[in-house]
Amino acid sequence: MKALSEKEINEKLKNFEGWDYHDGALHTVFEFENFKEAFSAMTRIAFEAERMEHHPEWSNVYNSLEIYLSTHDADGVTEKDFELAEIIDSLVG
Ligand SMILES: C[C@H](O)[C@H](O)[C@H]1CNC2=NC(N)=NC(=O)C2=N1
Repeated sequence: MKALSEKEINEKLKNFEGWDYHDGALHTVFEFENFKEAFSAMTRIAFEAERMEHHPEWSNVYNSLEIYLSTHDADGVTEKDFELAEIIDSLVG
């Protein structure tokens, strides 16, 4: 899959509330009520990521979850990252 240009990425990001383009990846931070809610969301995301064979780079501290999405194979952001971002929003929101 082909990496999108920065212009294409910023254009598509207009449809994604709370996501930005940072360090060559789609990036967001979610704050949950507590650790249990955060980890529960991570579990739901993990199953979808596995199904897609597309995996987030993420870090969790207590109730916060920071996510970076990029496509290593393409050395950038692809449609697949936007696809996963959309799924993550639907699972968290
Ligand atoms: C063979 C396998 O599908 C690839 O290694 C997948 C696995 N998960 C992946 N996840 C992400 N985020 N980027 C990739 O390029 C990627 N490649």
